[in-house]
Amino acid sequence: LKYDNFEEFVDMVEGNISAAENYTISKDNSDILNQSSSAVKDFGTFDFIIIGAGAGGGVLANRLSEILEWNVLLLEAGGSPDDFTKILGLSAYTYYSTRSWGYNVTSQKHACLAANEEKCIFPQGRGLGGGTTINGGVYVRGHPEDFDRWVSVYGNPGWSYEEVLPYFKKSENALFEPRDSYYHGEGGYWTVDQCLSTPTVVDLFKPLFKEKGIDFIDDYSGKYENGIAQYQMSLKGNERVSTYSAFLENFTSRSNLNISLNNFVTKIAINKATKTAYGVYFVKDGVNYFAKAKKEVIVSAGGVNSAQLLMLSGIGPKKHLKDLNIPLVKNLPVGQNLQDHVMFIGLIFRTNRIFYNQTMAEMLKLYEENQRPLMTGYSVELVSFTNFGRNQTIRPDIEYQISTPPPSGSQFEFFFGINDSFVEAININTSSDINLFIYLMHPKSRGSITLKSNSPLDKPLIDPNYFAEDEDIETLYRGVELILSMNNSQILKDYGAYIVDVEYPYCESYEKFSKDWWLCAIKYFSYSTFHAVSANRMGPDPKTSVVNARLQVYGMKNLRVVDSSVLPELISGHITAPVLMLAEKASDIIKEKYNRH
Ligand SMILES: Cc1cc2nc3c(=O)[nH]c(=O)nc-3n(C[C@H](O)[C@H](O)[C@H](O)COP(=O)(O)OP(=O)(O)OC[C@H]3O[C@@H](n4cnc5c(N)ncnc54)[C@H](O)[C@@H]3O)c2cc1C
Repeated sequence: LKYDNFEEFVDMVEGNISAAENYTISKDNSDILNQSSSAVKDFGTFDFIIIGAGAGGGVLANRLSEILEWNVLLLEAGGSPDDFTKILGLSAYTYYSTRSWGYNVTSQKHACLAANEEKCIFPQGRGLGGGTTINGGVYVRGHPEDFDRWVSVYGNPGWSYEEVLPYFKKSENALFEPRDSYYHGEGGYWTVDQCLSTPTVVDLFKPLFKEKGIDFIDDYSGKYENGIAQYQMSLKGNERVSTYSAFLENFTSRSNLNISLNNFVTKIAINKATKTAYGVYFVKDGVNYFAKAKKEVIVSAGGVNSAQLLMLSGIGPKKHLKDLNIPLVKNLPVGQNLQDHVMFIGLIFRTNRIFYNQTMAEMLKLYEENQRPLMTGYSVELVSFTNFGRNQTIRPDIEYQISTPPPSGSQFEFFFGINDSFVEAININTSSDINLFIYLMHPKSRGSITLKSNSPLDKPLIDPNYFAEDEDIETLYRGVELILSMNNSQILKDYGAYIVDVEYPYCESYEKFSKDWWLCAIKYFSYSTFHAVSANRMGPDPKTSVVNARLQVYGMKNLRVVDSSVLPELISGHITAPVLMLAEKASDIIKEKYNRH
């Protein structure tokens, strides 16, 4: 970071925090879609047009432009990342800025009940790097079984763990130790490292989990994922690694890589007779443009917006498009099968230790001196991927994320959009409490992305349909039960630690710590993790899938989707690493097609 002095750096950070706190999320997309006339200007002809510079699009743009005679256009709706986005621990403030699409889920019946109008916030990245510029930076690939299921359950040849492992390794520059080199890449563009954890937190939780048969493992991206471990992070030094910093920033001198910012793509141009994609329409600074694609249009607009764009272009469920007066090009289940990892955020350990009592200025000083990535409000110390049967060959049921310091009451309110009565009930002590977020790894419930209207001005409707299947809340409760069974451990007593019996409003009629009380708490304090996947899932049957195993849209020519929306289902972890892998493999699939592998 290039600042003349520390005060200037602090000013930059405080300015961003204050701007976030005063930011009003716009109700629609008018902040970036402000056409001044209906005339359409020609933007030129390219071999490939990639829509969206996020995790998928950033990798693709780099790899395809390695072929110097291919002219690649990367169109991104947002702008460039800035220094504030490099500070992982402050990422939640970026949700309240133009760096995010500012979405919420639709009112939920069984989850998000403590959120205003029962609508959890659902930020998605906007700008170079997409989600990788605003996310938590946690690096998790998932369990080998996840990818084997892409083949055995979902019928996608070529995507088993053994087949995708080389692509995970290709991007990677693993720095943490110890690690198993069979599973890790070195010298790739994407640096993966670990943060310094707070030793007392590690000393508390390692033996506590061990008592339950959950061992500490050095490397959950190695042979085994299940266990308690330190998080691996997308981190270089103290700074975030994004697809912008890793795959784009150092490649702008390639004359065949054209990156254009602040372009909102509103429609894919399709020859309806031949069902061939041949270009895109977009709006940039109020002006309408058309760009032509000679080879392919690749949609990498992310877990939500790819479905939105396909539907606006006439590719989607026939009835839904008819209801909105969108002429049908191809009837496909676009927007169906949406999944997100829902998490319970109401489990808090209170202790008699002081884990953390630094001021923001002190934390920023450490950050600037490259001692520790700034962590506040959303910090990750340890993770446990836990399989109830303690079987390493089976994917985990639950992810436990152990964090200090927990978000303060006002941060809970701000980051999660939680209403006041709950914030008061939680009554967090940020220096001595430890937050344990519990993620449901494999929800059975399926939601949807639909359009509100046929206009790109309207934000899409995101309904993850959390806990529609009873089994999901039961599994999450089993995750809570496992932690409750630690409550009498001597290890906890040594720390004066116990699980807080929060005075949850609306759950008072249940006996505290009874199953019904926890189920009530889960419904109120369950939250989105913003891991939108599967709305355009990959599979063999166009009745239930949108793209084939080569990521081509069914029934269409020259049109692919390469992003999180094609994942057949949620993996056992976070989403960036699998999307990097997916885009690496997609680049090879495309190069093979044109004999340029
Ligand atoms: C707040 C948050 C926290 C997360 N935390 C983690 C984490 O800690 N670890 C992890 O592994 N994963 C995390 N994720 C998930 C991960 O970041 C995403 O799953 C991943 O970025 C998805 O990649 P993608 O390529 O599908 O889409 P994105 O990365 O979202 O990229 C899509 C891009 O397309 C652009 N775009 C969209 N529509 C248009 C349009 N019409 N025209 C032009 N451009 C368009 C967007 O602006 C965006 O830049 C998090 C996500 C969020 C939002």
